[in-house]
Amino acid sequence: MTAGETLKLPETQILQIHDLSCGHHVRFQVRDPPGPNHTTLHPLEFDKYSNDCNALIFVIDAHDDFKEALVLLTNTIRYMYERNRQTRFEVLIHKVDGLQENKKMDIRRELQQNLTDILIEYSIENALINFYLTSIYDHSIHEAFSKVIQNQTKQLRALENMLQMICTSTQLDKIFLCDINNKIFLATDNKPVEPQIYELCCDLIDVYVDIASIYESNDNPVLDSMSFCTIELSIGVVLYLKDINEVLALICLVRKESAIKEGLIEHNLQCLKNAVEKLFVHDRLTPMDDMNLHNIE
Ligand SMILES: Nc1nc2c(ncn2[C@@H]2O[C@H](COP(=O)(O)OP(=O)(O)OP(=O)(O)O)[C@@H](O)[C@H]2O)c(=O)[nH]1
Repeated sequence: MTAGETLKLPETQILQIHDLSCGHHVRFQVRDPPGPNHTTLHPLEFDKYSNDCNALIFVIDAHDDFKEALVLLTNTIRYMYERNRQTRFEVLIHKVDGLQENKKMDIRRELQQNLTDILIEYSIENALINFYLTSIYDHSIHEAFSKVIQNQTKQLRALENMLQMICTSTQLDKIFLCDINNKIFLATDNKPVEPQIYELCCDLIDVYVDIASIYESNDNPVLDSMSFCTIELSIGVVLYLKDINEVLALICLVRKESAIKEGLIEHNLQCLKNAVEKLFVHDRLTPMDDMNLHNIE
């Protein structure tokens, strides 16, 4: 659904439950309770899931008076914490577009402080809780979901190490491992993620998917293991995308002044591609020695 299409959504009257998958790697259930005036303040019947639940994502509207949402959030955290201490609580403070930067920070601080105070009263001090400021009008929602998923990825450290090695050896400015269906990045190198750079990567995915879809048909896929895409921007930056499999792609950003060695990039990305495939095929941490990365130049 595009942001424009959400404008026509009807108001939620009763609790709605949807089971969804997010790419190949994540399954989740959405429970959408009605707005503040109708909301039950009891935790939402999570009994069936409490043992296997890795993360509980709680979305709060930044424009609402969040007193009632806070009660529901606290009750839900207490409920889950008693049953499964490993569950992470990921709180999305949503619809923050249009708010000034200091207002966003104030809302986040106030919510965080209130929640901590209430949880201390219930002797809950070690719950794993993160806060994110999100909006559907920029890429903050993708970035927040990326972090939520990274928090659950067993292979994260290995992936990050590999991406950092490739970044250094190939003189890349930034590299992401992205799910091209939903723009969630599963890992990146050590440098902090600048929102503008991440937006460029999301735009590159859009161009790549749109162009591929023009030529693709079911019996004749246009992309194969050698496919890649480069876009040179007038600001002196080259974007480079290489498929890993039907859902994952590596996206690199190279400044033009650091002479691009296409052969080297191609060779090293191929080594990385093989290593990433191994990580996900086995769905367990494969020792670094096993992963062909000694071939990188
Ligand atoms: N400004 C802004 N509006 C948003 C954002 N996300 C959703 N909306 C809008 O919020 C409205 C309600 O969307 P819902 O997702 O149904 O929101 P809700 O808060 O669950 O509302 P109820 O269905 O009444 O419970 C729609 O018009 C969306 O376009 C956002 O990030 N920013």
